[in-house]
Amino acid sequence: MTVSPEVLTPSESVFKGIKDAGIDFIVSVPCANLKELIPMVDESPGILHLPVTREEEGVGICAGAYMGGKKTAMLMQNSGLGNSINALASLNQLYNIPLLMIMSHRGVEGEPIVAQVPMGELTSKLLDTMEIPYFMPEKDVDPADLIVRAWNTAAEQKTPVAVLLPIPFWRKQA
Ligand SMILES: O=CCS(=O)(=O)O
Repeated sequence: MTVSPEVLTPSESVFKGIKDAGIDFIVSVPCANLKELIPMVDESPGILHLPVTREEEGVGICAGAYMGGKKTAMLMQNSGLGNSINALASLNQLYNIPLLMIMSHRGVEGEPIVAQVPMGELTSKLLDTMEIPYFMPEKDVDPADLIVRAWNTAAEQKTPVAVLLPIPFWRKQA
């Protein structure tokens, strides 16, 4: 039975995209907006999930998992991009290793924590500077399809790719 996208919560739709893309290795650094998604990933028998303490650690672990045949993703806050720049550049981009970064995009619309704002506003500029492709929610586009498209881009271009999902995107799961 196909569940129509409008009956899925945002986290369920992202999780559906992860499964549809065939992603089977995920590291995570928690964020309040990922509180529904991380347990879904952790409880999925088809996904090896490894919580990590810092995003650059996750970049390295995912690179190894990819070289071992896994399709990899990292669940993170966009602020973690700042912790990952060197690893993304000197490992993934140098050796053409894909990684899907599913980012809770903090510091933009609806952000209650002022400390999140600087990186929130810098994230897309940093990704542009690093020539890392990124996707954002689009009107009438199922988030699951966005995740699949992002992973396919990472796999075809052998590059890190980000999906930026701001607070209003996650808010619907209340
Ligand atoms: O990084 C901020 C902490 S929380 O809002 O994700 O709990």
